[in-house]
Amino acid sequence: MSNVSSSLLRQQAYINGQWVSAEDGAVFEVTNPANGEVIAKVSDAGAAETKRAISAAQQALPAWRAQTAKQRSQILQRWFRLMMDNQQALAELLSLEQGKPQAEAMGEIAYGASFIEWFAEEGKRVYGETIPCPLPGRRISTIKQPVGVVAAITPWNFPNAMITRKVGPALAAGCTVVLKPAAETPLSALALAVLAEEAGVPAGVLNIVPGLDAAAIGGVLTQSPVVRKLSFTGSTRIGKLLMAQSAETVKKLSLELGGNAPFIVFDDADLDAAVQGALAAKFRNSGQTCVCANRILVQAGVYDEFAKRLSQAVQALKVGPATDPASQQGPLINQAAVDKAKAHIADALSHGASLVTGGDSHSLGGLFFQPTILRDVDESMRIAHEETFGPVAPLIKFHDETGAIRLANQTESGLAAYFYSRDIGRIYRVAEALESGMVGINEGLISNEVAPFGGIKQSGLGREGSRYGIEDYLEVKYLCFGGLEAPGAK
Ligand SMILES: NC(=O)c1ccc[n+]([C@@H]2O[C@H](COP(=O)([O-])OP(=O)(O)OC[C@H]3O[C@@H](n4cnc5c(N)ncnc54)[C@H](O)[C@@H]3O)[C@@H](O)[C@H]2O)c1
Ligand SMILES: O=C[C@H](O)CS(=O)(=O)O
Repeated sequence: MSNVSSSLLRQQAYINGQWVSAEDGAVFEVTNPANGEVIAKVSDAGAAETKRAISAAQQALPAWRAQTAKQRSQILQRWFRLMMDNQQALAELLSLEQGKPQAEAMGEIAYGASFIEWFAEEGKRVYGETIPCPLPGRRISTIKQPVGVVAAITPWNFPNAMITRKVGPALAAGCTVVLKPAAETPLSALALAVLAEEAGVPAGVLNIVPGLDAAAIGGVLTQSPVVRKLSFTGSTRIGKLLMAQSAETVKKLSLELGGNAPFIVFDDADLDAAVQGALAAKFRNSGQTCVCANRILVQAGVYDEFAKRLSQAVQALKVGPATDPASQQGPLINQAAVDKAKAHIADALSHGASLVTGGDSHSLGGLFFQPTILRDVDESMRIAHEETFGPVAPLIKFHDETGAIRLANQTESGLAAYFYSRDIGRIYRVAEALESGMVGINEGLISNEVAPFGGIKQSGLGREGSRYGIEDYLEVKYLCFGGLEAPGAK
């Protein structure tokens, strides 16, 4: 086991303001994907610990929701500052457990912290309204109140930001939270709790139950009538399962699910800009983001030139561990991820695609993979329909705008889409025709705290970040004031 010397390292569950071991003493190993070394042994929370966490969140709710929005905001602002003061330490933990290169890990911490900063302010602008009443002697108004106890389940690919994108609005709204982080990356979540406690988040407001048995923890969270909302980020498959499990207790749902983003390069595009955009949209986090370009559609007139320039740029990407500051492509998260990338490549090649660069595990061995480009990809291949979630860029040729839109929308997903064009008429037509929740236009990096993040179709429900993100943690209550006529007025 490698020595992780971080003051933010915790290896127990965090329940009701206490660091607690699993009742049966069980632990699970967290490994560094860059070398397979065990970096921590974390308490393996299960159903019993989850029930305790729900109870703690329920008990903490009245006092937390009774605080003013400004009081909660001041605590969140302290948490934000602590995250940024500890950016390096948080990034190092994140890179250790997820493999993200240093620069990207530092970026994720700033991105994650921005949601705490943003919702510290948004919480103070939760407004009600008065509504002109159609009947005399009455007045109508609305107020907004916190949903209550929230369950949050998050993925391994952004172990910090996917948590703060939920916990930020939840706490700002006056809710309390039980969080199950991914078992691959619990350390970032537990480190956030260390700083939350230091910022003044009261015991029971934020509870973290790391565990290998996700189904057991999720089962307790979804079946509990105390939990009034589930916020999930992860695969569409699991999202559907949790949606069904939540039906019995009619929970509010926020679902941030799988993607299959098209990245379209038209004949009139700035090709150098499109290449840089494709690098960002495809290879960020080694292709392991939900908004990664999963299919690169290139118009026939620029197909060969774009392929050549993208290949030159991809071959310059440095693959390596986060311990090397120059690394730009880290390891994939596990062997299953490597196997899926290889399967998509093999399937494409067997159906007529050809390899431009990469195509196999990297010479560094283990979970490192060569950034890969395939050309002459078509709709008969798995990679055109399935989310690869790895550093493989399939180039698909199209001939006209109608064809590009048809190909782009030919998926059950609808999270992100990107296209490059300098024709304003085309930009409006294509942006409005694409079936996705978010569209990058001449831009490959679209995620930030102020914009509504989320998808349509089977990519999810609701939006995170932006002025919309806090609404999912609030209930609107309608107040009707009667009997206001003057005496004798009836
Ligand atoms: N839309 C977004 O914002 C977004 C962000 C990141 C990842 N994702 C998607 O997530 C997927 C990759 O992440 P992943 O492999 O961690 O996804 P995943 O669905 O396998 O796991 C996500 C979380 O759900 C938990 N989980 C798994 N089975 C469960 C069950 N039966 N009950 C309760 N919880 C369960 C996991 O432990 C993890 O914490 C990709 O499809 C990616 O597109 C989407
Ligand atoms: O994987 C999906 C995350 O939402 C990534 S990001 O928000 O685009 O950075």
